[in-house]
Amino acid sequence: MQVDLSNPQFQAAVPILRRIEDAGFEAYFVGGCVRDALLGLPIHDVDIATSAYPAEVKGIFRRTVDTGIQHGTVTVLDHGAGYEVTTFRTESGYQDFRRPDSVQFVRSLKEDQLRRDFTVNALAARHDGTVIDNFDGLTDLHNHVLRAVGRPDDRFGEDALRMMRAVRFQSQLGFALEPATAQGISDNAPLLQHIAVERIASEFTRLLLGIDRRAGLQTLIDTDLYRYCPQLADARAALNHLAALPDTQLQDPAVAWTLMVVLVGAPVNRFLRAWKQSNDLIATVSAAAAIWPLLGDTIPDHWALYTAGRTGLRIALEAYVHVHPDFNSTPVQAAYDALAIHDKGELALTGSDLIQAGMQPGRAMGQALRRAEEAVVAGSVPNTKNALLAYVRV
Ligand SMILES: Nc1ccn([C@@H]2O[C@H](COP(=O)(O)OP(=O)(O)OP(=O)(O)O)[C@@H](O)[C@H]2O)c(=O)n1
Repeated sequence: MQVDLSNPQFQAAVPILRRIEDAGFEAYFVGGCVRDALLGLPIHDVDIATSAYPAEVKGIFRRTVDTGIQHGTVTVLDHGAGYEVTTFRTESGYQDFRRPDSVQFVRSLKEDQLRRDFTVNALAARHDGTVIDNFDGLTDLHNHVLRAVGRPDDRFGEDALRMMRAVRFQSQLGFALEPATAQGISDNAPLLQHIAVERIASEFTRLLLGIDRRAGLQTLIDTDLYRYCPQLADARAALNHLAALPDTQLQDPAVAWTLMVVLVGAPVNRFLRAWKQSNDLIATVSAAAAIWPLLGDTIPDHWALYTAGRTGLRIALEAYVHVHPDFNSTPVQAAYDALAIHDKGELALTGSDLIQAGMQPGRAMGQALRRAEEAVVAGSVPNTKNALLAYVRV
């Protein structure tokens, strides 16, 4: 079997493989790039694995950087690009359920493929595109099946994050989970407690944005893996609800997290802080979740639309139609667009205007500005300095 390496990213990296081979070692493209190329999907980055030890890789190339040398990875710099070249290694015998701090390097490709998580991720390709498939990954790729390499208990015991990767790949690739692999997740789910929240969150977000979110969520529920995700231990009903929504693909993490927060019914801040999400995402989801309960009845009042802001409202509306497919968002959007101002900075009256008019800085001034803002948003006073000065009676 051949993989098509005509993609420019592969083409640029082929000389790296050849240089390593010319020095008497083996070198292959491995991991997601081979899987995705065989599936006809876009390639994000190419990973290279080799029988050469890190010091040997450094001896072959003029310019290298030690990016993760304790894990066997050396970055080779070539024509302005960097290529991660990782020595074949094994990972067995580690007891902390996370990726090991030190690894054992080996010379055999097959041993390196054996320590990889899923058969479709354990394919290797030579510089001419010949695929080396020691664990029937090609059959699984063809049948769209995600199967652990070897014993699932071993793979999940070495790195418990792989259970989240399984549900993420299920959703991202639209693959079915092979039954023994699913059983392995059920049996090992509590090990997820050893994994850093950020890494769980990254896989979970990718699950939510995948083409088959429902399948990924269903496995998360059926295997009890959700119990070990932050804030989700008691959220089975909410996850069932999410899994039952129409399966249109979500494009935006903020939309996905808004759905999570409103369905789980948790305070946005506590929920998203526990998931270690960024302040930007928390602000957007807070705005979207705040306006969510008002979207159902009549058009929300001016102030509610204004405080949701353009982004908050867009995210809320995008999320809302996933739960209420018949909802017509046009009137709400039109009401927002008709507001006299949309952002804090657009108010024609400022603190300095008030000082010039003789007001002292302080609480009363803050209240005056707030009253002016509310009046403009409500449409009762024009957004001009004079009208607003008169309104606040300075
Ligand atoms: N916990 C992990 C992470 C990675 N891998 C192996 O390392 C490869 C590269 O990992 P990564 O870049 O994280 O993921 P990809 O499979 O390349 O997928 P994607 O780029 O879509 O994340 C994987 O294919 C797999 O062979 C693994 O066995 N266990």
